[in-house]
Amino acid sequence: MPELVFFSGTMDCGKSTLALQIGHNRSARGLQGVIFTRDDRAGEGKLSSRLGLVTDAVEAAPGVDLYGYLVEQMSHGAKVDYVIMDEAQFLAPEQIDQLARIVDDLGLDVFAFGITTDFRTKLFPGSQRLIELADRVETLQVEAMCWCGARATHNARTLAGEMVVEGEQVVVGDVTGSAAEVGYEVLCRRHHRRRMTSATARAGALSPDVLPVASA
Ligand SMILES: Nc1ncnc2c1ncn2[C@@H]1O[C@H](COP(=O)(O)OP(=O)(O)O)[C@@H](O)[C@H]1O
Ligand SMILES: Cc1cn([C@H]2C[C@H](O)[C@@H](COP(=O)(O)O)O2)c(=O)[nH]c1=O
Repeated sequence: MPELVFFSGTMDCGKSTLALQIGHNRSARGLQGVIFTRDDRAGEGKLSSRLGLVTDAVEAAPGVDLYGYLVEQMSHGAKVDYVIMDEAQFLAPEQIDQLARIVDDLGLDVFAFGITTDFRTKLFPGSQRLIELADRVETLQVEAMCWCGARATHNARTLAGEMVVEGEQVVVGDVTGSAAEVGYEVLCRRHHRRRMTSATARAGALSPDVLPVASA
């Protein structure tokens, strides 16, 4: 049975790498896929992994009918065996419905990859719809880690190393950005709630306030 599968996790947990691996293994067996992405850090029409691999992809821009695109391709003779959708959190809910229709009406597997929640711990609309519609939701096996060593479960947005909790839901960025610009850091829930990034934890550890006071 074809399936809509949502591979979900925090930023930097290997989602795009897995998307590329799934595509590679299938193409090595002669299967042909359509690879969609949206707002990848590497630029329009690219699916990139932090391991350095990158492939061309179809940009699933706002308003693009993903089901219609597939029907158009197939009616012009394209062979399509499966579909990959990276950065699926950025899609509109109706585009997720189109992915479900690709599974049900065209009989293709659809593998969607994305983060579930934003920097305020709120669901992205695309991820919410995936959770509602997917046949399976898979959490990635390689866990990203908080600076404290616990499993990272949440995404923080940072500005100069400090966590921010207000702003636009979508700001494309990375976990390795320069401190001056908007960046991201994955944290465990405890440190997300306390707004403690690695930079603020380091600063706290160095602060005289937390040094043991010598007894007189
Ligand atoms: N230099 C490196 N050596 C080994 N693994 C790396 C290296 N850089 C990144 N990675 C791995 O790549 C993962 C990020 O992969 P990526 O597919 O870009 O993540 P995602 O799409 O989930 O944001 C990291 O969690 C880490 O496991
Ligand atoms: C938490 C959060 C993230 N984003 C952006 C930042 C990146 O461009 C992508 C996630 O990509 P990854 O391959 O999973 O690292 O999403 C955002 O726009 N808003 C957020 O709240």
